[in-house]
Amino acid sequence: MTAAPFPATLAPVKRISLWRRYTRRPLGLVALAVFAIVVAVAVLAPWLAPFDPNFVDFKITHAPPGDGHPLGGDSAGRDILSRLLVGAQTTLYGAVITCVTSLVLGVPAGVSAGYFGGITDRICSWISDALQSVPGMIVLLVVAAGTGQNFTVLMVAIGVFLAPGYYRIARARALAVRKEPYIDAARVAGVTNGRILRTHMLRAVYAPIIVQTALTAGIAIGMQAGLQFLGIGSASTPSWGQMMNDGFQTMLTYPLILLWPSIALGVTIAALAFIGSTLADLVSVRVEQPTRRGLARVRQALAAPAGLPDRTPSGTHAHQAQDCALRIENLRVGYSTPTGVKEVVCGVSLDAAPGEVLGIVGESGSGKTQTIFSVLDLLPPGGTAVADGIWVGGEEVGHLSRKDRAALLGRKIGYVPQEPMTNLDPCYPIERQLVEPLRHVHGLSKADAAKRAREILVRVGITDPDRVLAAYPHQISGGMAQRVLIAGAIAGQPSVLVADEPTTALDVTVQAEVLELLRELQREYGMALVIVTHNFGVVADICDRVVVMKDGRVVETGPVEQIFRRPEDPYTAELIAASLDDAEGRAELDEKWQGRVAAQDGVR
Ligand SMILES: Nc1ncnc2c1ncn2[C@@H]1O[C@H](COP(=O)(O)OP(=O)(O)OP(=O)(O)O)[C@@H](O)[C@H]1O
Repeated sequence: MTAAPFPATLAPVKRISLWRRYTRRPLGLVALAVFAIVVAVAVLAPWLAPFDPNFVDFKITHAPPGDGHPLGGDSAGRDILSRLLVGAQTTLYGAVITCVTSLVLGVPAGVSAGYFGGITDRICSWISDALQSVPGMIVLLVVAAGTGQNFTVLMVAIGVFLAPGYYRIARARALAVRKEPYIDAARVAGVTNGRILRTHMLRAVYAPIIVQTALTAGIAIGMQAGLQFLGIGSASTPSWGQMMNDGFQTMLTYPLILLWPSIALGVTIAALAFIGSTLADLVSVRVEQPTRRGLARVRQALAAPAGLPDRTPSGTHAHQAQDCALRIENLRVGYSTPTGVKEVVCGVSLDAAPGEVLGIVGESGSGKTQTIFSVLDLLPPGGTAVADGIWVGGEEVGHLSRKDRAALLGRKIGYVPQEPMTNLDPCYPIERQLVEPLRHVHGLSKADAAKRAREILVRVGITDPDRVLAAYPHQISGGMAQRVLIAGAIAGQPSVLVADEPTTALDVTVQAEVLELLRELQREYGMALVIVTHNFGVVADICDRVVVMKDGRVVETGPVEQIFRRPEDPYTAELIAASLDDAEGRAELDEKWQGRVAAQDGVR
């Protein structure tokens, strides 16, 4: 049997690491640099501090900056700079203790609750809710009193109160991931729950947990400073909160004493907040939105004058321009990538007359959908199409505004998408999904729209339209869902109906029925029907003419019979052989089988 064509080499996929993407965010970089400086100061504080932070020199009480004390002296005559530097150590130590406590308590509990559900989930969620409803500050004061103001225990207690933040994130991610087929596959393969939790589940939660850690560290530093401001903590260990307390007493007379620790605290918390929000952007938004400059660059590259070997247009027209329901001339589609412009449709021309069924066929990635999406003006963000012309129902639509292009959908062009189930909203019954466009696109009254919806459902072969109208998408079969989508697409009696892989998600008997239905409707309404498919079997069933595409170009085009009997391009021949039950393939198999039987006979 002839193998399906497959590219000999694939371009390596370029993955950009989180770190590299982070370094492209200037604000995030500045925040990281500031935080790195705070960490370096905390680590090197014993060597950087010019004085013992607790050494009292009454001469510098309330002293302004200068005279060997760059930030002056505090109310007790201690060097402010030395206390600020050593205070950074206390602050970061406290933040680390809090984050580690929250992580250790929140993440395993959240992942287990999301993965196992049931009683584990109920118990963990109850504890998390209870922690959130307890007034934290009061409990912290009680803990401080009961532990002789032990700083480490206090920071652990703060960590316990912040653990629900981690718990909720980890549980939500685990709940989303536990139903994924790869988790079932791991279970079926005998992988233990412990290993699934350690590998798949933790992997799924790590990105939001990093973000949460940056934010939790900021919150922990703020809470710690608040407690120290209230006088909690050892008096002999300098801290920013204590310094603020000291400065607060003399705020009106010596404001600088309050200013320095406030700046240190504010800058550190702001740096952590910016680091957290930059990370949040990077882990949640993976698709970069195209910039105007990027789009202009793609447009310019696509419109560059022809002449290069790969810039010659491909495809031909079978009809006069005025006889076409759909006509595309020299269509190019491109995307901006880090390595330059990627052209995915390269100068495609094709057409379809009213009453004709045109098949666009090709392997996955050959550019069929991009061609059709260019006609429908539904290219994803970043996709840019340029063409010498796109005509629908005799009207040149390529130069219309986006709004006017959108107005063609449902009126001049109908579209039947690939996956019937995912193209119906699970939240609404079928009736609402059919009636809404009839009312808002075609201006029918509610009663007329309901009547028309019922009529078209009957027309597409649904025998119990009232039940289907009242049903939600999950209550009907895939074949029925496809009929509903076809009903929606033909409701406006368009001149062109585009069906993108209309049978791929359906079983064989339903496939034949759907193709037959499309053919009937196409004849009845006199539409041009464009079927996008990778399967020559579908082409043989229903199409009059076929356009064969490969790597964004038209390889061959012509009447179906001619293409089947005498494919000019070897790629077309390969596609036909891969799609159909070819005699050569079976002969090969028979030969192999006979060889095996003969070998077995010899052994006996
Ligand atoms: N958003 C995008 N960004 C960059 N390249 C894209 C994007 N969407 C599609 N492509 C590329 O465009 C090429 C053509 O894709 P297209 O979806 O048209 O293929 P297709 O022939 O319809 O195959 P399939 O039936 O598998 O969808 C592919 O190489 C694909 O990787």
